[in-house]
Amino acid sequence: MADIIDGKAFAADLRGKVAEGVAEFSAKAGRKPGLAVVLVGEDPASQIYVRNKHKATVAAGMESFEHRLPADTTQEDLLALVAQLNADPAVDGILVQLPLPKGLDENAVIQAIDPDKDVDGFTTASAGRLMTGLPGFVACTPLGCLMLLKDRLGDLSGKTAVIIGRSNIVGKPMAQLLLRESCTVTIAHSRTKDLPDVVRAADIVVAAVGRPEMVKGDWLKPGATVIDVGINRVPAADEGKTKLVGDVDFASASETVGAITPVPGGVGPMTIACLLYNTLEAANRREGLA
Ligand SMILES: Nc1nc(=O)c2c([nH]1)NC[C@@H]1CN(c3ccc(C(=O)N[C@@H](CCC(=O)O)C(=O)O)cc3)C=[N+]21
Repeated sequence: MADIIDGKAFAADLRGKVAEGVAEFSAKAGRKPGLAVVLVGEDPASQIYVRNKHKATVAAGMESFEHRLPADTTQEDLLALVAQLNADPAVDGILVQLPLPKGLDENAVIQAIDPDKDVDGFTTASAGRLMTGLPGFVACTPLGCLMLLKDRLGDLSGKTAVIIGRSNIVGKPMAQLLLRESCTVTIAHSRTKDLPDVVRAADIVVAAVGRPEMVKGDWLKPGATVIDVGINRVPAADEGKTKLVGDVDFASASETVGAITPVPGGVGPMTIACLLYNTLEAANRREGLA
């Protein structure tokens, strides 16, 4: 049976370390690190995420600035808010919750964020800095995945890594991070031929395709380390109920592999912990304390 990688426990530990860093920062800078979160519209899932982020931010000793705007907010007003947050010295990190309501240009809003406050790592500046090895912010989900992998495996150099999924927020930055760690990296996706055979070659598998339980146990190399980024809500056995599953078929995978992250309780909690980590880092850099 595989070891279960406890992302929830790792994230709690990381949040504790961030809280210590926040206390040090606040003593030196005479102010708290500040995270601004912008939520446009009433999407129920987004409201829950934003509430959780707010709680975690305050619990870490940071200042949380929440901006809730109506779904009919104009592009102009949203860009004006981003500009105001860019200019606000109390704000170290800016997160605009995605997806935005229809009619708003998500890309234009993200690109308006000052890269030095881009704690989500979503701007093209952040992506370019990661790709070229310059200091910048790495998207929270892949950063959390990397922390779990290094904790489990130590040095990653020379390992074969297969990432399933090529999104800008997970697959592509994950590939850059693993390349930086000197892995041999393959990005697989929906058009990859003989996907099970490609995955079977990997020491490290990062599944981020958004298809419930797609990766089966017999696709995986015995002893491999599997990071499951998928969060899919599917019908449960009980009539009318739902449950969360990953992109990996946990039951069959955990018979073969060496270690695997569960869903929930794996990568998800790391995402918020890394947001706090990036915000502290942004604050330290802005004050010349990094
Ligand atoms: N600008 C922006 N940045 C984001 O980082 C961002 C976003 N927009 N929009 C939405 C997605 C989603 N996301 C998650 C964070 C934590 C969990 C998480 O902690 N999940 C728990 C389960 C939660 C549950 O029970 O539903 C877990 O996996 O254990 C999930 C999803 C951040 N996102």
